[in-house]
Amino acid sequence: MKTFDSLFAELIEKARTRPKGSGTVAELDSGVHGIGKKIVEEAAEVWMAAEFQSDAEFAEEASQLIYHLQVMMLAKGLTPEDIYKYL
Ligand SMILES: N=c1c2ncn([C@@H]3O[C@H](COP(=O)(O)OP(=O)(O)OP(=O)(O)O)[C@@H](O)[C@H]3O)c2ncn1[C@@H]1O[C@H](COP(=O)(O)O)[C@@H](O)[C@H]1O
Repeated sequence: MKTFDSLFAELIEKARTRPKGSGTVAELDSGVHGIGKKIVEEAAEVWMAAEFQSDAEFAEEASQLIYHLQVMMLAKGLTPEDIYKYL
């Protein structure tokens, strides 16, 4: 099972090797503005799922929000440690 850290390590590798067909590479190429829009969109979906949908749907939306946050961390050059120190 993937964790926050193992997904982040996978995304670092995607950014480094830029494989064809990678959604992560495409999202990184959309820049902070494009990634920010995905974060806002997914945050709204997390809220809607929590309020109106099943726990499984909420968990899925939450995973997507975490993914887009990680892409933004990559775009900004931040590591999980940069985030953890504020938890
Ligand atoms: N965990 C994720 C993940 N979560 C969300 N997403 C992306 O976010 C989108 C969210 O889906 P939605 O249905 O909410 O949005 P949508 O508007 O229908 O989708 P789009 O039209 O925006 O693509 C998905 O289409 C994916 O593009 C993810 N993309 C990739 N990963 C993981 O990231 C890793 C690298 O992926 P690639 O870079 O694509 O190889 C792999 O382990 C993937 O499992």
